[in-house]
Amino acid sequence: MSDPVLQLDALVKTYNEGAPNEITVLREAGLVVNPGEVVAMVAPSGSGKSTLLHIAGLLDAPDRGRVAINGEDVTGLSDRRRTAIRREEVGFVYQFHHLLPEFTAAENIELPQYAAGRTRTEAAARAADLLERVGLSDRADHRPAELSGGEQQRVAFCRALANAPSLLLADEPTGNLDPATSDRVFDMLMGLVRETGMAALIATHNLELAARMDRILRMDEGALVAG
Ligand SMILES: Nc1ncnc2c1ncn2[C@@H]1O[C@H](COP(=O)(O)OP(=O)(O)OP(=O)(O)O)[C@@H](O)[C@H]1O
Repeated sequence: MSDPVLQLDALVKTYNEGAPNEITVLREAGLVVNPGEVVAMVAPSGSGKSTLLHIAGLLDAPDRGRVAINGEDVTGLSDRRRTAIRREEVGFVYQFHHLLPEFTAAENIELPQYAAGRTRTEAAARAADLLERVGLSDRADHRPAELSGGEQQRVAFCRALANAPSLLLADEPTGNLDPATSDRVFDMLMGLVRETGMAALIATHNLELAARMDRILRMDEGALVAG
């Protein structure tokens, strides 16, 4: 059996500890995502989805608990090693695309690849391939402001996949789009995830989209339960 791509054990996270506005967001939250699995995380606003995704993606650390990516426990690792794992193994998609406005669609997909050591030629070829897969070859030289919301989000998916991560983390990836565009963009995301065989954890308020994933988890008082 191969290791889970993502394993979270008994995560606890409290903000503003000791202050009057202290809030414990995660209480012994745990989950396992296996290779090729697409898991939906459904929970109301403010229940801790983004906090959990940030911890899973090594952007934040829990107060207690364990995070393992592809079987490697990241808890005691140096910042440098954690950054390397994040860069190589994790792709993020957010509700708002966060593309760099001064760069073209292709450049936005090329930039993260330089950090991973790819040459300009390799990065450009990969960007062109990804843009073709989401039907945006003819928009490669456009800046984000020259693209529609759905197109921007498709570019953001390509950027997340630029370094061929084993884990995709998405926070309301279509939450900013109208329902028809959201459906189309979501299909594209699922197609890419299935094709590459990566694992994905996708937070969404949209129950119809969640129902199309392999499994649904709900956040219940800071823990994750099968939905
Ligand atoms: N850095 C922080 N400092 C203090 N409180 C925070 C911080 N980040 C989040 N919180 C609080 O923790 C709770 C959970 O926030 P989080 O963003 O994880 O929720 P969410 O489920 O992703 O919400 P949404 O669906 O609205 O994005 C909220 O009450 C929020 O105000």
